[in-house]
Amino acid sequence: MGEAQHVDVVVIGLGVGGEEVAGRLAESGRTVVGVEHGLVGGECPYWGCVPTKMMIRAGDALAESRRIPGLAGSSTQTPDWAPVAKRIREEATDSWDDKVAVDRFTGKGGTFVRGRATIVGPGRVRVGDQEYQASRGLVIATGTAAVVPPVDGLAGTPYWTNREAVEAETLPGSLVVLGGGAIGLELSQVMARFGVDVTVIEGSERVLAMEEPESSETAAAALTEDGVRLCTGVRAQRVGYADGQFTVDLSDGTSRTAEKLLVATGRAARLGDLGLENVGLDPTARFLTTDEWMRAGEKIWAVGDVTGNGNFTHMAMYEADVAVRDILRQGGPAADYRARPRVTFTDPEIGAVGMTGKQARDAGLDVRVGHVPLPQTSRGFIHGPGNAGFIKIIAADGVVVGATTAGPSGGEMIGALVLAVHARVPLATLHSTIWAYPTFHRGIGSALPPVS
Ligand SMILES: Cc1cc2nc3c(=O)[nH]c(=O)nc-3n(C[C@H](O)[C@H](O)[C@H](O)COP(=O)(O)OP(=O)(O)OC[C@H]3O[C@@H](n4cnc5c(N)ncnc54)[C@H](O)[C@@H]3O)c2cc1C
Ligand SMILES: NC(=O)c1ccc[n+]([C@@H]2O[C@H](COP(=O)([O-])OP(=O)(O)OC[C@H]3O[C@@H](n4cnc5c(N)ncnc54)[C@H](O)[C@@H]3O)[C@@H](O)[C@H]2O)c1
Repeated sequence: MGEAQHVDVVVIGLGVGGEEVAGRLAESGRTVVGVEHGLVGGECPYWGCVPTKMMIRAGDALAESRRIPGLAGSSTQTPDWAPVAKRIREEATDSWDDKVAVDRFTGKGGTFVRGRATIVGPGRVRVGDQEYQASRGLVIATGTAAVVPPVDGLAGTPYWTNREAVEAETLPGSLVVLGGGAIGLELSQVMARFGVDVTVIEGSERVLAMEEPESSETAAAALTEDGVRLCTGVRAQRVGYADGQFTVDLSDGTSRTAEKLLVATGRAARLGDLGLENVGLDPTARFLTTDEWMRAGEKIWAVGDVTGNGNFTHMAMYEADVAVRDILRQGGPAADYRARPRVTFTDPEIGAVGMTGKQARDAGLDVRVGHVPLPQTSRGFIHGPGNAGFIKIIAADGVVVGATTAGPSGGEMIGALVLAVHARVPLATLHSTIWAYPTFHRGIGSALPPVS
């Protein structure tokens, strides 16, 4: 072991959050070492948001063309996965090569180290044979990995996670998906639209179980229309694999077979082998708990999925900004999670912000709820086929505390309500707002609960 290299900050993990922190600190003139054992950019550009949204764009194009009869003549499609796989390989991921991202970071003045980092003491990190001593501190941005549930027989099979699904050059004839959350639903709908026979196994009584019940109903109806079989309230009890076929035995006594099995049962932080015990943090914790400045301990910050505050790229970027300002002692607003947005990119898209009605009631708030089905709005009526969706607004104490916007532009519609929650815009002000006609977002005006 040579001499430790002295720097200002070491950032462990250069996914979305870590890359943002490390890049900004380097640009500000700090000496920064960024350590990444996988690809700089992390899950989002290589196996997450970007490639899956390219898949969804393709699936949505097919679905939209199938809506031409009755609207604009006739149409025929010949779905082909090859252009989707090509876009993912060439445009999204550079064949899973991060040279551009590495150059972007070093171009800002950062020092890049490829390898697995372990914390060996306060401010001290080891990567291979080299140690780094950070005077200002450490930033942990190590993200999450797919959770593989302890189902009998599963571990020894060639199951897919999101990574194999994104890397697939060809699609299987049939697919069983474990988990009806964001990943399960987005990928199931795409694959079904490309002709894959898809079955989703969801342990809860409804898909998208953390969202409004209407979101679950809307997503379930859309996927069923696309030919996806949804099995809710059942769990996989045993998985077998023989002759190129998976067999999944379910808790209701039935079983399903398919060519591929996708595990989409959530994600967990990887804290066990980081050396957290060497700085007084708990390596057995589910996530790294932080204060409102993303401080996880003495001279230790944590940002992104590893904090458990919402597995979303925009949350990783948000927390990165808070941590950077704290590290640079710049001040500004601390982290505030009231207006956390999320979008499930099914068709219809399901945008949401803040609390659901149940969460607001459980928090003891005096809740008022407004709701409008999208087909009953002017734009929904005009849109016709593909207009499923709704807008639901949860208000308390004269402000919006949560909302859901499901529809063809559900992820775009939620923007106005994210601002309303964030800025605590009075309900009365929202009621006097002019919403352009005939937009989908004009439905917000109809969905607003009364002021009192
Ligand atoms: C299929 C899928 C679709 C998604 N779609 C969306 C979406 O549409 N919108 C959205 O907002 N979010 C989406 N997400 C979530 C989004 O990808 C994550 O929230 C985001 O990547 C989190 O960024 P991060 O920096 O916290 O972690 P990550 O991106 O996971 O990066 C962490 C990095 O740390 C590295 N690392 C870990 N341990 C070490 C170590 N000891 N030493 C060195 N390096 C280490 C890892 O290799 C990794 O590159 C999706 C996720 C998936 C899986
Ligand atoms: N559009 C987006 O922003 C987007 C898209 C994909 C993923 N993500 C992020 O990635 C994270 C992970 O996605 P995910 O879909 O894997 O997780 P998730 O937590 O959203 O959903 C997992 C689902 O699997 C179910 N489940 C768990 N164990 C099970 C079992 N043994 N059998 C059957 N069902 C089981 C759960 O009840 C849950 O409904 C999400 O939390 C989300 O934040 C975001």
